[in-house]
Amino acid sequence: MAFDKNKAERIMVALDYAHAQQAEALVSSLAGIPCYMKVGMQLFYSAGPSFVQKLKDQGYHVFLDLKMHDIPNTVKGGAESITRLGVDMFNVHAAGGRTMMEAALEGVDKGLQAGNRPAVIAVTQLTSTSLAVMNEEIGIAGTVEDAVLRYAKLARTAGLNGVVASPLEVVRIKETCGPDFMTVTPGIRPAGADIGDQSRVMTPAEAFAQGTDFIVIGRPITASPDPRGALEAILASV
Ligand SMILES: O=c1ccn([C@@H]2O[C@H](COP(=O)(O)O)[C@@H](O)[C@H]2O)c(=O)[nH]1
Repeated sequence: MAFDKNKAERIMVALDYAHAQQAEALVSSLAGIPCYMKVGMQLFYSAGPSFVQKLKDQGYHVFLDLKMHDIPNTVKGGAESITRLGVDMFNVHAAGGRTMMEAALEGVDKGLQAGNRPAVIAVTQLTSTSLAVMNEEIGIAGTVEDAVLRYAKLARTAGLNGVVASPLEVVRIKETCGPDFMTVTPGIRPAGADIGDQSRVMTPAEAFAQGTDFIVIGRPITASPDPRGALEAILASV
């Protein structure tokens, strides 16, 4: 099937599996499609750095989605170790504050060897968080968009490359932080797909129309009986 290579490179497939073998099977089924691979907690805690290395050896761009949130010194050490893995992107929580985010960048400087510098991005408000949950359970007043923008501005001030947010907030983030400030947007559901635990969602085509840099898609591909067909249908839709 013919597809837009530029769009394929901007689709991050969330490899949310318990075992390396399951993730390897998914990656094999997508062979030839140059999507970005996202390794999250479930797979990394089980399969570890060697799985990341295998993806890199196969030529994939890798986003290590471990969402670090700790004291600055610990995040600095984590960022140093992650940088040594040679990933292309990793993230921290903006809620850890400016000093913590700056510490992540210091860790990158320490861990940098010959390879490329990874992009460091900050999680704003998780895409599973609704307005009611944010206001009433977490205790943050105002709109989700305002909270996301505050975090985005903080991340920009700290020198990070971008943020994780929902596609609903992309236009305001770009207006506020500039077009080069990267947006990575989960909460993506093809029309009619089960939303599951996500709250702030858009279709792949709508998200790209907002101007997002990357969309993150997990279960609509990984839970499909035909993952390659699901990804091809998404590519056709954008
Ligand atoms: O705010 C966030 C931050 C990260 N994620 C991650 O993206 C994928 C989404 O998976 P789906 O199956 O498409 O819902 C998953 O790995 C999350 O950990 C997010 O959803 N929202």
